[in-house]
Amino acid sequence: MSPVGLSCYSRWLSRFKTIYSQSTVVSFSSTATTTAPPNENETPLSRPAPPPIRVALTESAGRGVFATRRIGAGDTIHSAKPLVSHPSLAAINTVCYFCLKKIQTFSGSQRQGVSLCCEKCKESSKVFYDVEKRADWLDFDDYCRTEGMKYPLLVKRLACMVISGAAQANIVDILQPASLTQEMILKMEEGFCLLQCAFSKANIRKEHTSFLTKQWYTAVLARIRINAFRIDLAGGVYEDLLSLAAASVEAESAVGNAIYMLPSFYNHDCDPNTHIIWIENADAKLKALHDIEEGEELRICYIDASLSCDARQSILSQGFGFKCNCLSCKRLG
Ligand SMILES: C[S@@+](CC[C@H](N)C(=O)[O-])C[C@H]1O[C@@H](n2cnc3c(N)ncnc32)[C@H](O)[C@@H]1O
Repeated sequence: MSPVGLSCYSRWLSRFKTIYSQSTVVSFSSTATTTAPPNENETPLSRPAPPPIRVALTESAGRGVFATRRIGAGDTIHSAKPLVSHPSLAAINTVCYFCLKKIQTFSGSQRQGVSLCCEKCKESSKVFYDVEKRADWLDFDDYCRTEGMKYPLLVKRLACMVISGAAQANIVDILQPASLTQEMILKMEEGFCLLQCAFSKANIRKEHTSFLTKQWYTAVLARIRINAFRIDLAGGVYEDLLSLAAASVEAESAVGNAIYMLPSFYNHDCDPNTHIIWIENADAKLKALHDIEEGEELRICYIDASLSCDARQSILSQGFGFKCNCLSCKRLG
């Protein structure tokens, strides 16, 4: 999913019916940065306020995210840290290997060719790097580079996190998977073999890699295919949401890819009421583009909304496997 184009700024209020009785309980590491009334059993300083949203079933797009109170235009609805992120191979020398922040004049720390922007990222990266650095990734990275594949890098990082005990092997199971054809599964086989081979040559103990089956690899990739975000950093300080959105569209600053928990439940709309942005690093911010009423579904745009309806339908169908049911598409056709 990538940030929305500028044509999405026309206003509409979605009329999706919230099915209140079928809320899905999802745990996620997101925080709201807008003010919300504190829970009466908590002191205001004890925890960040929960975001003003919940995940529930929509009428025809599976689960979706709904506002639990009115949200003002321009408000940050919540922020979200990635479950897993990875720089694109082209950006590996210019961004932090952990948070994907751009490194202009290098002042952090460097380990075997990868750069980390600060001590905190150096510490945090141990959850995958202590395992990763034990193996030789030349063949695996070459495969990703020559095939133009970015998602296997996320699987590799997740596998390292599982081996180190920092993540559960089933951490992304809750996300919706893409349906894969036999041809797609066959194409994934080479990546799986290279990943398995790298760990086995590094003498990682078998009991630590028992989760790493072909089924696990394809199931994770099937989820990443639908739920991964391409990260374009807007950078800088912007006075309003429009200039910030313009910066993220124009910057051509894709630095990598990431998967998140809560942002993955946002459905697509060609004329969305919510925008996902990255300012400095892979921490995402979800912002309201318009005033949003309590109970309204929050939707982001997965693609360039300025494309024609036919082009949008074709990308959404081929890339994401669904026919868009948003109001703009329904109106046109
Ligand atoms: C990133 S997931 C969004 C959350 C998903 N609804 C769920 O239950 O986990 C993307 C999937 O949601 C559904 N979806 C999202 N936007 C849609 C839309 N505008 N029209 C129809 N289906 C949509 C499609 O099945 C799509 O593959």
